[in-house]
Amino acid sequence: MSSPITPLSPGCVMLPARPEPVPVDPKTTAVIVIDMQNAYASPGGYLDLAGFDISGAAKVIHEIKGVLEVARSAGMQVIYFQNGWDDQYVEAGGPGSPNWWKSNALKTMRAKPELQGKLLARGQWDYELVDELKPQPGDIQLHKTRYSGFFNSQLDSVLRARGIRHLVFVGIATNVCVESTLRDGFFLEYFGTVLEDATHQAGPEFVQKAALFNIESFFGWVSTTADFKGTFGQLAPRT
Ligand SMILES: C/C(=C/NC(N)=O)C(=O)O
Repeated sequence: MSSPITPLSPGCVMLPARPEPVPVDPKTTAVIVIDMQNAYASPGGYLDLAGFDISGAAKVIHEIKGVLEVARSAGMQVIYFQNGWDDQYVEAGGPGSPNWWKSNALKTMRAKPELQGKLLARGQWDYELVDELKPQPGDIQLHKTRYSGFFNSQLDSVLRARGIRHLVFVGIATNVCVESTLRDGFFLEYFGTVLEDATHQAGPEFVQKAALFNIESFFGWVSTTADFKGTFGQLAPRT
């Protein structure tokens, strides 16, 4: 499969993607699992309580599980993010922070004071990763307090220390934290590919399409779980 993109290393294989196949070396690639917490993927979690449709989340969980099994066996680093704040919401910022005004979790808790302290707070069920996607030995877990996984986090140094140049994104939400992290990665010279059917939007269906259009047109590449598993499922880990 030919592509106009020059492989960065001899270990690259071509992952079918839009707008063109993208060369990926499993040794220098991480799968970034964005915020697969009860808050975003479980009934009764923050997005659900805030009125967002999360009916597609169960399928996304299933798809991510399959992707991570293949990624680990191909020797890729798996990195899990969890989004949220301390239980006093100091990290969320007060009224001097745009986050305080724009975060739908904080707005929902202000509208429903009985939820105060429950949404996206470390130590609460809402903050926990869903049961089906618990990290395995060798996976890395990182925390973030804003939509981008690069902002005020250890992500960049974790990646640079391992020589990782390519990021494969799965998780929720495509149009918020997935896109924010992929965009920031682009500015830091990381190649970013999103597996579209292993992501889900926060909002109407058109925002999924818009986020994928933006990524494919301006910031990275869009592939599928079938193509990812077809490409990397056969690879034995290299030493
Ligand atoms: C809406 C939202 C999205 N988060 C994410 N993980 O994409 C939020 O955190 O409020």
